[in-house]
Amino acid sequence: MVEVREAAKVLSQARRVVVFTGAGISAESGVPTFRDALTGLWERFDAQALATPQAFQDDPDLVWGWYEWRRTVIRRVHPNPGHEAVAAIEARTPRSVVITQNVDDLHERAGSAGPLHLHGSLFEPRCASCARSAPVPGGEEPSEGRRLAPPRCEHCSGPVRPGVVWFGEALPEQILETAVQEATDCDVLLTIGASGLVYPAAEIPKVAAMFGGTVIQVNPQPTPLDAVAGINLHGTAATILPTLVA
Ligand SMILES: CC(C)NC(=O)[C@H](Cc1c[nH]c2ccccc12)NC(=O)[C@H](CCCC/N=C(/NCCC(=O)O)S[C@H]1O[C@H](COP(=O)(O)OP(=O)(O)OC[C@H]2O[C@@H](n3cnc4c(N)ncnc43)[C@H](O)[C@@H]2O)[C@@H](O)[C@H]1O)NC(=O)OCc1ccccc1
Ligand SMILES: [Zn+2]
Repeated sequence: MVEVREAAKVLSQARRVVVFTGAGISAESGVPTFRDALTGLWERFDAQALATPQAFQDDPDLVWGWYEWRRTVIRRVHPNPGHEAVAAIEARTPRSVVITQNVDDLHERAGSAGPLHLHGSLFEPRCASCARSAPVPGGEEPSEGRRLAPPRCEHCSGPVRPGVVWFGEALPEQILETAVQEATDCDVLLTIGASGLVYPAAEIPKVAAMFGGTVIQVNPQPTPLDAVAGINLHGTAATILPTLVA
């Protein structure tokens, strides 16, 4: 593909690269994308409705069960060649950063140094009352589609919640500020497996384009980010990304 060669050239000459990722980069590891993470008990729910403070207030066992199930799925899978190619791009670029919407730890396990998690992580539970961090539950793996009572905080016995950003909640300020700054200063922004539908995250590729960065999109489907992508690579992360670093 001519575009792949062009993208590889632009990437190899870049001094400052931002890699922006969504659920699509983890799909080939066996992690359901956000909208596909609703099976069994949860399939009658809308992910956007489940991932809210209101849902946790109304039915904490339902929501905690969903997150614990997603965490066990992540534990069982491995980074794919897409995650590995991103770590390779970082290793050979003078300055680079991964900005992810994903709450999994597959970038870290692939060797990426300090990805910025805009929407938090499944591995940083905290107390919903006093906000102190809580231990990541070990023990028995919840089976798919089961309610599970959230643990209690050892400080104030409030309910422990997942360390993710729910709809209607603000993103972590420092992380968002750093992400916008990196997008402003980059030569190239590579957006991978992001539907570009959730805000303010979806602004990041647009900021890069606004400040003169080249946006390269890797996605099998068209997205609203097509509008800012100088190079569009229609394919999957694990097949396309290795060819960009070959
Ligand atoms: C849906 C949208 C309309 N709504 C929002 O954006 C809302 C509201 C809003 C704010 N500003 C707006 C402006 C306009 C419109 C709406 C809004 N935003 C918020 O509520 C945000 C918070 C948003 C964050 C929510 N949390 C998540 N995740 C953590 C939890 C959890 O994971 O459970 S969002 C979650 O969904 C998003 C899913 O998107 P993708 O990752 O892109 O995944 P998706 O499944 O959609 O698509 C997958 C893509 O991959 C592609 N693909 C598939 N396979 C592959 C493959 N193999 N390879 C490559 N690509 C592939 C597919 O083609 C597809 O394109 C991710 O961001 C993910 O993190 N907070 C807030 O605004 O707070 C205010 C505020 C401000 C100050 C003070 C107080 C309050
Ligand atoms: Zn507490």
